[in-house]
Amino acid sequence: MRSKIISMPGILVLQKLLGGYLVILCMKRFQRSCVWQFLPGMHRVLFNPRESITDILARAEQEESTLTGFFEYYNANPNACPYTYQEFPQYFVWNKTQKIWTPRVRGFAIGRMYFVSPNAGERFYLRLLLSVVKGSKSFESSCTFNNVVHDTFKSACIARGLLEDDEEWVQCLQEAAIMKTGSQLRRLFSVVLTQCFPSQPYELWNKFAVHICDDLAYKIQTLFSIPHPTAAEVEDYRLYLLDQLLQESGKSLKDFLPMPQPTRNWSVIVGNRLILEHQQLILDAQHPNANTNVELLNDEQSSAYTTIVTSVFENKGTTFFLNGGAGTGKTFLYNTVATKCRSLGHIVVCVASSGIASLLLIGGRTAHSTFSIPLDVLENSFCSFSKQSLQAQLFRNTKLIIWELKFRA
Ligand SMILES: Nc1ncnc2c1ncn2[C@@H]1O[C@H](COP(=O)(O)OP(=O)(O)OP(=O)(O)O)[C@@H](O)[C@H]1O
Repeated sequence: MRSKIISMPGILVLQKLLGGYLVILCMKRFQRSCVWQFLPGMHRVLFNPRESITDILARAEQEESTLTGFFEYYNANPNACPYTYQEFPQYFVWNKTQKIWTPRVRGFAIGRMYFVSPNAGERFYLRLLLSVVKGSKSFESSCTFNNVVHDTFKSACIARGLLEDDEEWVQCLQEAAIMKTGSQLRRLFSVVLTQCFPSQPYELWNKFAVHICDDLAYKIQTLFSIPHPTAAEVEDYRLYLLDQLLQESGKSLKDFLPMPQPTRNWSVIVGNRLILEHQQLILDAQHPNANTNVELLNDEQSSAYTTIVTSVFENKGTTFFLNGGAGTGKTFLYNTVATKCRSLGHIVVCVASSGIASLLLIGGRTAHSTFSIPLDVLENSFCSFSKQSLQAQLFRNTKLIIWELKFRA
């Protein structure tokens, strides 16, 4: 039911409509008491910039937060009625000056912990524990379940059955493993890690690593000229590749402990990873069946194909604008041109204005990420990459840029 504030005349009309009965719904605004939850030693400390750093640190050591104050209360009163941290403000009030919780003598407040995104890792799991563990005396006791002290807040949540199992991600990856290539699976796995928050990423990895990286031994052989890569080298390289994908979303393997880290510095061997990605596309395009689409082109596509490809091979540096109605085969043509050029060893950068459109292009990326285009483009805006950057190296080696634009009427 939607609630609405009704004016006095409105109430009189309602009263008439309801035949003289007037139902008054009393609404009371409850006070909310918001409490912080910080990881050990990570609470906020206010300081005066003129204070000495040793004083600030000494004070920070001593300072109680609402959470450590809650622990302190149960340490001092072990027989007190056990409440969760979330419930605690209903019965106790935080004295900001003395930094202690005192029993609430009047009023009513609903306890509320500040929101923490699942992306925040351990802080999210600590918050989850604090909403169920009663009368906790320390961080350690929040992590204890059935007399077992867990190393991380997350494993304590798993032991308590607070996290959903990863069955849906297992099924998703199982299905994808049947149909998708190793590199597509790696990308999917990085999306599962960054967007779906699986409770046990390492277990998922162990289950699917073989499928996710079934192409890696071949890749190492062809790209790095290592004729017989060992299992440990393959494992290390697949962790490196996954880490690179996570970094595109501003994350890394360190955010998903206990996932292992790559030990070898593959970046040195790989050199420019952007060029390396294109070398892989070149290898794919050199497959005997890669260029069969040329034969499928209709007359118009074929004429555009010949004009573009000839211009590229003759280094004419021409700009083409290809226009056509929806579904007339423009993307099909772009991919055919790109594959042809790649099959002859050239780098072709394919970009689109949106992420979804970029997925239709082989090796496609968004124009914004490829060219570092700022989101708000002003008269004096420019693409922010330096001459020495990996991007600049890539563009110096690029033969053709295909940019898919979508216009909406
Ligand atoms: N010559 C061709 N032979 C076989 N299939 C083709 C051919 N040209 C296009 N197609 C198919 O037609 C469909 C539409 O083509 P495509 O997506 O390339 O069109 P488009 O012009 O890019 O569309 P939009 O403007 O909506 O993005 C696709 O499934 C594509 O594979």
